[in-house]
Amino acid sequence: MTDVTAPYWRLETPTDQMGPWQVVRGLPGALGPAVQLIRQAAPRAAWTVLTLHLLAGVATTYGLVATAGVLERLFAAGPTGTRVAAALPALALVVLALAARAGLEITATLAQARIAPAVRRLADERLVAAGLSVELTAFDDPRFLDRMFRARDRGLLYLQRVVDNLAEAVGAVLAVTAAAISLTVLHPVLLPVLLITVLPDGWAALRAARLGYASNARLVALNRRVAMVTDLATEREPAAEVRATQASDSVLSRYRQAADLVRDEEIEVASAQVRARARGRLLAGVALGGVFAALWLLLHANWIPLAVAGTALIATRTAVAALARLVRTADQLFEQGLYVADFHAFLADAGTRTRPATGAAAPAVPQRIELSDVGFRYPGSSASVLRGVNLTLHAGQTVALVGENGSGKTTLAKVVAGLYRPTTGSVTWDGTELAELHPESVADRIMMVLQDPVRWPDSARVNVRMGRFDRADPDDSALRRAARQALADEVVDPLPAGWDTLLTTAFQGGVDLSGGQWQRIAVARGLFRDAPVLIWDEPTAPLDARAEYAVYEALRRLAVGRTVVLITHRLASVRNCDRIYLLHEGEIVEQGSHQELLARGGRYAELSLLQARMAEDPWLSLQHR
Ligand SMILES: Nc1ncnc2c1ncn2[C@@H]1O[C@H](COP(=O)(O)OP(=O)(O)OP(=O)(O)O)[C@@H](O)[C@H]1O
Repeated sequence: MTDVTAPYWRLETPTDQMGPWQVVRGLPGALGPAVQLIRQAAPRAAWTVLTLHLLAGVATTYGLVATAGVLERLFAAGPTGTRVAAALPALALVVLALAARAGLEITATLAQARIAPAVRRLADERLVAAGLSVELTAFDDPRFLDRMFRARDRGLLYLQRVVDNLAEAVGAVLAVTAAAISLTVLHPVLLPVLLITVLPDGWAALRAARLGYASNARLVALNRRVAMVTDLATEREPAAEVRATQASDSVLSRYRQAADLVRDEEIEVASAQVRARARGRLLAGVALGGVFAALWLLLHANWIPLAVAGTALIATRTAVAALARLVRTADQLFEQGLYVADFHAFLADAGTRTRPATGAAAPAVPQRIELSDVGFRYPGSSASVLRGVNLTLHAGQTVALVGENGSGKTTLAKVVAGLYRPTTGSVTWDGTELAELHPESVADRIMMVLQDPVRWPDSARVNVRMGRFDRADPDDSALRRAARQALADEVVDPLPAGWDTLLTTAFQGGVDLSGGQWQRIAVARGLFRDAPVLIWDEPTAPLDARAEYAVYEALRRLAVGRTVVLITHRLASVRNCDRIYLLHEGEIVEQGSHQELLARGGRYAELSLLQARMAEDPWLSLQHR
C-alpha cells in the first residue's frame, strides 16, 4: 500500500509518457466524440450557440474598426467641439456594436444552458446500456471494472464540463479571430506580435493538463480502494459486522492508508501545475510588454498613425482577454478531453464485450444439455476453475452438483446457463452449440435462483414480478401462486401495504426483511419466472425447516418435464436426484446416484457420513475432529 507508482491493484498503464504534441494531436480525437454527442443530444441548441458566437465576432470586428474611425476624428486638427461632434456618429456605431455583442453573447449562454444536461442524459444512458449489455465475465475483469469506474466517476462529470468549455472556447476563438482581423486591417505587423503573447500560456496549459491526467491515471485504482473502504463505513449492509468484529479501527486505518496517498499525490500534482502555470504567466507578461514596445516603435517610425496605435491598444486588450479565456478553456479542455476519451474508451471496451444479439432461437424446452470437456478460467486469472467437465442433463431429470466450497459448482451452473462461455470444450443444447444460439432466447429458457439474490429496491410485487417482468398476470394469480409455493405470502401479507410495500429502508415508508424472508421472495421470483431449465444454487440455505420443505415440494412438482440443476451442501436434499456430480477443484471426481456414490466409499460417502453424524450430535462430531 505504500508504493503509489505501482500498487498491486494498479491495472491501467497511465499515459504520463505522452509528449505535448501527442496530447495536442490527440485532442481532436478526444473531443470529437464529445462533439458528436452534442450533435446527437442537442443539435439545434449547438447550431444556435455557434451562430450567435459568429455574429458576436462580427460585432466585435465591426466595433474595433469603427473605434479607429472615432479616434481618427478625435485626433484630427481643429477645435475640440468640432472634433467631438465629427466623432459622434462613429461613436454611436461603436456603442451599438458593443451592445449587440453583449446581447448576442448572453443569448448564446442561454442556448448553451440547454446543451450540457441533454448531453449528460444521453451519455448517462449509454453508460447504463453498456453496463447492461456486456457479458457477465466483464464484471470479473478488474481492468473493465477500472475503466467503468473511471468512466462513471470522472468521464461523465468531465463530459458535461467539456460541453460548456467547448461553447466557451468557440466564443473565445471567434472573439480572438475578430480582434486578429481588426489588427490585421489596422496593420499586418501587429498580428504576429500579438500571437507571441499566447505561446507561453499555451505551453503552461498543456503541461498542467498532462500532469493532472497522468496523476489521475496513477490514482484510479487507489481512488476505487478509497471508495470501497468508505462504503464499508457508510453502507448499511456491512455496518453490523464491522461493529460485531470490532473492525472500525482497521477500516479507518485502511481508509487512511489509501486516502493519505491520494492526498499527497494530489498536493504534489497541484503544486507542479501551479508552478507550470506561474512560469507561463510570467513569460506571457514579458511578451505583452513586448507588444507595447513594438507599438511604440511602429508609432515612432511613423508606420502607423496615432489613431491606429490607439485602436491597436484597445484591440490588443480585447484579444488578450479573449486569448486568456481561450487558453483557460483550452487548458481545461486538454485535461477534460482526456477523461472524456476514457469515457469513450470504456464504451468501446464494453462494445467488444457485448453479448452477441444473433443466433438461432434456443429450443422451447431443451431435451438434452451436454457439456463436453469444459474448462473455464476467470479473466485475469491463470488457473482454471473448471477442467475437463463432461456432463449431460436431460429434461425431466434432476441433477445435483455437490462438492466443497470453491470446487466450482456455481461457475459450472453459470456455464450451463450460458452466462459464462467455456474457455475450452463445448456446451450444446439439443446438439446446437450454445454460442450459436441467441443469448436472449437461451436466457428466456432459464430460471436461476442464485446464492445471493438481488434485493430489488422496489415493492414486494416488483421483487417477484422481476422474475419475468413482461409476463401477463392482470389478477396477480401467478404471482400469488408462486408466493404460496415459496411461503413468501406469509412474508408479504403482514406488510403495511401488502404487495405494494417498498422493500428497502433507503426511502421513507420502506421496510426491510430478514435473510430467510428475502430468500422466500427470491424463490417466489424464480417460480414466477416459470422456465424449462431450473438452476437452483443453494436456494434453501437461509430458510427455516418449514419453508425449506415447502420449496422442495414446489421444486419436485416443477421438475416434471424440466431440466433441474440443484446445487446444495445438504446432501440429504439430493438423495432422490437422478444423478449426482461431485466436484473437486474444478473436476468431476465422482458421479452416480446417491446409493451408488455411498457404495463407492469415496468423497461423497465421507461427506455424507460427516453430515449424518452432525445431524445426530453436532457437538460430538466437533469433539472428534
Ligand atoms: N469472479 C471470480 N473471479 C475469479 N475467481 C473466481 C470468481 N468467482 C469465483 N472464483 C473462483 O472460482 C472457484 C470456484 O468458485 P465457485 O463459486 O464456482 O465455487 P462453489 O463450488 O460454488 O463454492 P461454494 O460452495 O462456496 O459456493 C473458487 O476458487 C473461486 O475462488
